[in-house]
Amino acid sequence: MSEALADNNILSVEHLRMHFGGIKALNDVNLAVKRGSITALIGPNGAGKTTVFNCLTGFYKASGGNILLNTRRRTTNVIQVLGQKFQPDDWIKPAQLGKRIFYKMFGGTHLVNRAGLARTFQNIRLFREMSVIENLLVAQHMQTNRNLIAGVLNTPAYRRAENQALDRAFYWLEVVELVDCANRLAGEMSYGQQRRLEIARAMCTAPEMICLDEPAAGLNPVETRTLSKIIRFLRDHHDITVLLIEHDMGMVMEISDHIIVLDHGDVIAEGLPQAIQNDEKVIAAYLGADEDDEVSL
Ligand SMILES: Nc1ncnc2c1ncn2[C@@H]1O[C@H](COP(=O)(O)OP(=O)(O)OP(=O)(O)O)[C@@H](O)[C@H]1O
Repeated sequence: MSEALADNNILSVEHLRMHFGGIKALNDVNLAVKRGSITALIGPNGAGKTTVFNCLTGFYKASGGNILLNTRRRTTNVIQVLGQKFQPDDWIKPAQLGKRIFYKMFGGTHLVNRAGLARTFQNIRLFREMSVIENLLVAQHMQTNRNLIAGVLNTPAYRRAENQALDRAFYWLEVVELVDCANRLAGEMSYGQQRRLEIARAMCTAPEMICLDEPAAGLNPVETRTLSKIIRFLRDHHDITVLLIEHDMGMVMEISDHIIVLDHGDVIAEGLPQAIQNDEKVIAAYLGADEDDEVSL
C-alpha cells in the first residue's frame, strides 16, 4: 500500500499527468487529502484544478500516475477501475489480464462513485426538467432495490427501499435548506439553490468524500455563508472529507484545514491557510494571473 494511504489519508495522488495533445494541463501532481478534513485546491485560472477533479472522479482518463482512494475499508485504484490499455506483460500475468478485461467491460465513473467519491460541477449539471425530489431519487438509483420483479409485486422490501430513498432525500434537503422546494422544477430555482441541490444530490450517493468545484461561484455573501455552514456540517456531523476548488479566498481561508496550490499543472505550495496567504510563490502565481482573475489573497 502507498505510504501516503497508510497515514490516514483518504486520497493519494502520485505523479498525476494529463495531456491534451500538446497542452500539459497536469505535469506531475502529487497530493494527499486527510480523512475528515476540508481541503482546498486553489490556483490561478487555467492552473489545472478542474482537470485534477476530472481525473479523480473518472471524467478524464489520466495520461499517467496513480490515484488511490481509501474508502469503504479498502483501497480503490481509480485509474484501474476506469479501464486501462493492455500492457505487454498482461499476457504472462493472467490475473492482471483478467482484471484489465473486467474493468474494460464493466469499469467507469460509476465505480468511482460507488467507492465513495462524489462531486459537483463548476457549471451546474442538474436534471433541470425534473423536480428537486426526483433529482435526489435518481441519484440513489445505485443503492435502491430496483429489482423489476420486486417492483411489479410491490414487495415489502421494495417499498422499504423506496421509503428509505425518500427519507434520505428529505434529510439532505433539510440540510441544504431546500425542503420547501421539494416539488419545484430544479431548473426554475435560483442559482444559489441549484448549487445547494447539487450538494444534496451528491450526498444522496452516500459518499465518504465529496469534491466541490467552485461551489460559491455566483453566490451572494449570505448564500456563501450558508454554504460554508453546510460544508462544515458535512465534515463535523457526517465525517465527510471535503475537497473544494474555490476562488472566493475569504471562504477558503475561513473553512479550510489545509490548502493545496496549483499553478501551471504543478503543486507549488501546500499548508495551513495562514502559511499559504504569506507564501511568496503563491503570491507571485496570483500576481502573474490574468487581469480578469478575481482572486485576491
Ligand atoms: N478537455 C480539454 N481539452 C483541451 N484542453 C483542456 C481540456 N480541459 C482543460 N484543458 C486545458 O487544461 C488547462 C487547465 O484547465 P483547468 O480547467 O483544469 O484549469 P482550472 O485551474 O480549473 O481553471 P479555472 O479556475 O479557470 O476553472 C487549461 O489550459 C485548459 O485549457
